[in-house]
Amino acid sequence: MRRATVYRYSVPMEAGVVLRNQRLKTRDGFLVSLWQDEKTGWGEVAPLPGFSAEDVSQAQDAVQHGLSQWVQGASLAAVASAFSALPSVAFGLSCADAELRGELPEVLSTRCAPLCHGDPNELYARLGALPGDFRGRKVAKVKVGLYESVGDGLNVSMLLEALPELHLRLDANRSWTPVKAAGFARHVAPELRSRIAFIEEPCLTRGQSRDFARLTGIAIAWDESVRETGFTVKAEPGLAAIIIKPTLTGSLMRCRQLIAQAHAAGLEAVISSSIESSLGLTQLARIAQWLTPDAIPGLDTLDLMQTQLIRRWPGSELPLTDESDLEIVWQSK
Ligand SMILES: O=C(O)CCC(=O)c1ccccc1C(=O)O
Ligand SMILES: [Mg+2]
Repeated sequence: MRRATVYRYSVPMEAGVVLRNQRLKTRDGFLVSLWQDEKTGWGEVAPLPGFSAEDVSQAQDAVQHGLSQWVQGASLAAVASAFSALPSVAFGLSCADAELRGELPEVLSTRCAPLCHGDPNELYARLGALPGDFRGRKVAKVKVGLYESVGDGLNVSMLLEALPELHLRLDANRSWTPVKAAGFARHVAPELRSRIAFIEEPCLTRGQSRDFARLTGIAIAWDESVRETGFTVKAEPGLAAIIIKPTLTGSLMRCRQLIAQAHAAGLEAVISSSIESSLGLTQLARIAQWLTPDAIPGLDTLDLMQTQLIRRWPGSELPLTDESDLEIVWQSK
């Protein structure tokens, strides 16, 4: 006997969360729960506006269709793989399936690369207290490309100079022209550059980003590129890592394949958030611990939300919404 329930959620965001020029007032998505033989498995399906091709209503249709097939005996792994055009659906259903089958280990580490923003004194205290990774490096992330690139360069230099164990991941989301990218690099002294673990997609094109890496000696990482058709994982001069955002990428199987390809090419694979609720984030933390134990994941997004859902992120003081407070939008018979 199999049973499935689909809950809809809408969580208010902190004021001022802006994604690709649009304000995100609420984070909307679905939680699915599966039940079979006294075992349960949960998953989160939450297309991200501005990033996912699918919207909430397409995701809901696909989830209900997929779950009715599963209830009638289909394999959920096969159902999830068939939704490769709807990555958020493929990811959420495959997570629920992996939990149900006991495949997704429970071990959860809340360690992730903190996003650097806000008051400098608080930031320095927070970074100073960060635990090191397995090489003793404190790893944090800075968004760049929002203001003048020269200012980004000065800011990054200041952080690296103040904290000698600090290693930074930067993320420009393809916003720099080659001239702006050069303006950034001019203000980061060569001896500091090796403590930039990588910068995600500095320029509009991959070619320009490769040139930036070659000219500056600053390593780069692919994020948006990983999700473009025709992308293949391969080692390249100056490339340190690929970023994997499972909600935007697809099934757990697809994510595992990318991770394996990255590791085989000598690249770091970094699991990262697409602003999932605490339920999805704790699953991403488990996946990261399981499949990329040496790479600190990029999951510091819970505080953008005003509540947690179903499962707590350890240590978070945000209030918790539980199952009985969520709206059921579909249930198998
Ligand atoms: O990667 C992280 O550390 C946090 C997640 C993050 O930055 C992000 C989250 C949602 C959409 C886009 C991005 C991004 O990489 O810019
Ligand atoms: Mg990015």
